[in-house]
Amino acid sequence: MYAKVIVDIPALSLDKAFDYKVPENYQLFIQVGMRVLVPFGKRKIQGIVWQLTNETDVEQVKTIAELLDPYPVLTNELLRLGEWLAKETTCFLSSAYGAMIPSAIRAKPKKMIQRQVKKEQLPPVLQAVFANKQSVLWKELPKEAAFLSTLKQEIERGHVVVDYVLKNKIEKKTILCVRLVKTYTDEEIAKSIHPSAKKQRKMLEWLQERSAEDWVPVKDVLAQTNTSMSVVHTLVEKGFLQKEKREIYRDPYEHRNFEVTTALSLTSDQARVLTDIEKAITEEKARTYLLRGVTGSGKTEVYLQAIEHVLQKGKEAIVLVPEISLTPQMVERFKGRFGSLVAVLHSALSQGEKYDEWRKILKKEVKVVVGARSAVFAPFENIGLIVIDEEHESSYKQEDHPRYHARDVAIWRGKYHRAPVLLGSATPSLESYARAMRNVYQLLELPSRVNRLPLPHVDIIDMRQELKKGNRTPFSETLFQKMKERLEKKEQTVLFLNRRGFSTFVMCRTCGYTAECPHCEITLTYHHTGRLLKCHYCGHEEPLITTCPACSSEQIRFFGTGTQKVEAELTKLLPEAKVIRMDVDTTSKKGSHEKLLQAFGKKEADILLGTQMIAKGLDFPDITLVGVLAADTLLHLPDFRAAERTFQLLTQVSGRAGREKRPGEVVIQTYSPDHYSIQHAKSHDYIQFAQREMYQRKETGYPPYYYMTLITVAHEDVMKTMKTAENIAKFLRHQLSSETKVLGPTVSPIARIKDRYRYQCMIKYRNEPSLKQTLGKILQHYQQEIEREHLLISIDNNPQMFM
Ligand SMILES: Nc1ncnc2c1ncn2[C@@H]1O[C@H](COP(=O)(O)OP(=O)(O)OP(=O)(O)O)[C@@H](O)[C@H]1O
Ligand SMILES: [Zn+2]
Ligand SMILES: [Zn+2]
Repeated sequence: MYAKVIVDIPALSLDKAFDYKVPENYQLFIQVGMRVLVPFGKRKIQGIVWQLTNETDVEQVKTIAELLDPYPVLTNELLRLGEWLAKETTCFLSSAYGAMIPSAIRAKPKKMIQRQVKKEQLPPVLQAVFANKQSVLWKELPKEAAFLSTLKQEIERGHVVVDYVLKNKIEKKTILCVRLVKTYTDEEIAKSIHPSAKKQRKMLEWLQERSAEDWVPVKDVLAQTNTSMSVVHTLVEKGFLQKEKREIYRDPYEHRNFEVTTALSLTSDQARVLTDIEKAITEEKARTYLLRGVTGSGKTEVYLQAIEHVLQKGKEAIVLVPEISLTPQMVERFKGRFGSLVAVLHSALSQGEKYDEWRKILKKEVKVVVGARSAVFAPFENIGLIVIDEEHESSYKQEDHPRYHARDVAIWRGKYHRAPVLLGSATPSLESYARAMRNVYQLLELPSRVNRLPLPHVDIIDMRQELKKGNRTPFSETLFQKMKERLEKKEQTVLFLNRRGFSTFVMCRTCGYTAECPHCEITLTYHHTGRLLKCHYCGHEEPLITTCPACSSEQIRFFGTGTQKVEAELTKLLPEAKVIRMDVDTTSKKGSHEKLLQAFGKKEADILLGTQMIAKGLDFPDITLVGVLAADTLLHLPDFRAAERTFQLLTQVSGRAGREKRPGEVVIQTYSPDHYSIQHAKSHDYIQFAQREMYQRKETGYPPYYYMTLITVAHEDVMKTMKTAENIAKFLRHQLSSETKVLGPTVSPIARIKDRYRYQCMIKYRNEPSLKQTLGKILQHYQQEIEREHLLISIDNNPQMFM
């Protein structure tokens, strides 16, 4: 027997399966999707078993050194998905698989098997290895064929399960727990416990009341009953209690009680939408739905009830939300409805927490995954629905290998499982909207807010006029007046400041010197915490300068209106207002994000001031005013989606106001008050905006009318970079059809990153069936230089960023 193995080396020449002989003893046990250690040149490296065959063309075939998993880490479906992903995004198969296996599992955990039944129910060979233990390390198991095949059977029967335990820091947490053997009557207690043994009584009573027969951590029992360990020992001896070290999951939400919620009775619009989705779930229709619902129209409630339907069918659901809107509020709504059936995956979790959440999925203990982009790879095997909330968000596209879009992956998986995909947004991406218009997706709409509340009234303030009037504060007169009114009425205000384009940098006022990263062509950003200057691209940091390195002047100033500066102005102008500031600095500590929002929810502050992270998902009833301090920051980015992003962001932020009972107001401050994206945001008119923007895209030849591929070349030698980019452009022009446009090469917007110079070419095309193949040829051509000379050629299909 032979295995075709995808070895874990990201280089093109290796991007195919290698044949290895499967040793006799593993033959019955090995499965596709397991990881193996294989000899490769002089080293041993990891790989994934991709196929098992009975023959090979290779003459001197090497043998698998070690089987690393007792259980496949990738399902058959995910293996196929990886192949598709590699082709679709022009990446290595090993990178595609790498993206699907969570980093916690890649970090070489210990593998164990755990028995789920009484020892006596196991075959004798297994009884022997378990002896008195509940679980045994994979490493310590016999590796004879007979044993392994018995083990496989027992795994398939569910008598034994496979488990992964992380080494060192992130080891599985176990703590000492106790529980009552049964519930006791007063007489039983009186009979065996002397009236003077007050502490024993107290502990028993507490346990009866608190936990019945559930396990409780000993430390909680001792703390709550004010007793000591000796009491526990006595009660165990007397046979009242059982004591055991129990595994506890590192549940990031363990200290929170989620208010249990039940399905709300739907508005007629919601009901209409839900009927369509439920039908698709029941009929196993792999259709993609685009749910366009204005802010506060109750999209989330529709997701929740659709998922309820999925669970009733005995299936599983994946819900993707953008990282920044994966707020406690959002999590709460899913946990509140589905309780412990929900796993949450996002980047703020510790390695150990991520690992625990992932294990719950693998062990089929959860049915719903709520997570950011990579949660789309959740190893469920019976998916009934995939939801993508805020589908227009650019963070659904991974900007690194593999450059996949979660939407495409979701649709692929939907087809595989014959499950519908539900894309939701108040401001769908033009790409999705265009597909809905062509009936590729089915459009569903929630045109008004729940309870018929009006969308907020929007004022647009021309900041040029403010400057003429002599107002040099960040707040227009109108906004300032409205904030004061809110303070008097004890209502809340949200102030939004877009971080991008507003990062604080330092500049010498005498000679104009700005601090730049020595490795990247980009200005350093000032971070208040630690008083550091940091590079956002390579992580380089240096202490804040106070004298200019160029002219020795001490006139060093901060530029850009950061949140800190706005906060300082607020304190000066509205000293009585309590302000909560949310930005990278105040939320860098774990849990701080949640705490700040909770405080605001409890009305401990009047004003919430923040960056993008407050634009989404907030649902607080007392917010009646939203101020956008500078709407232009996104508008002038060198990106054809600038207008779309501006419209989306303004609509989202405005949507935070007036969501319950009291109507909301929005003040948008801008230097371009007449721009159509700002004007249409004022009138909450998505359709008008979309039509106008579509026209623009058609005229200028951008998506959704054209597809784009961005090729970036980077190397330490600027001449070599230029030359390579030129050759690539020439080759493309020669190979591709005459209707396709190849633009460039030009210097990338960020001309140097990590000491490598960067040039880019852009391909715009409508129909280019041989494109992927041509791109593959380019990579092949430069393969040696990529491997040996640090040449970088990155290919980004449907890019979201142009840096
Ligand atoms: N059928 C309903 N009856 C009563 N209240 C509802 C109903 N549906 C939703 N709500 C409430 O209305 C508010 C807004 O709903 P939700 O947050 O789901 O809207 P959304 O469309 O997801 O909004 P956004 O896109 O702005 O985040 C929530 O507080 C929610 O609990
Ligand atoms: Zn200077
Ligand atoms: Zn840098």
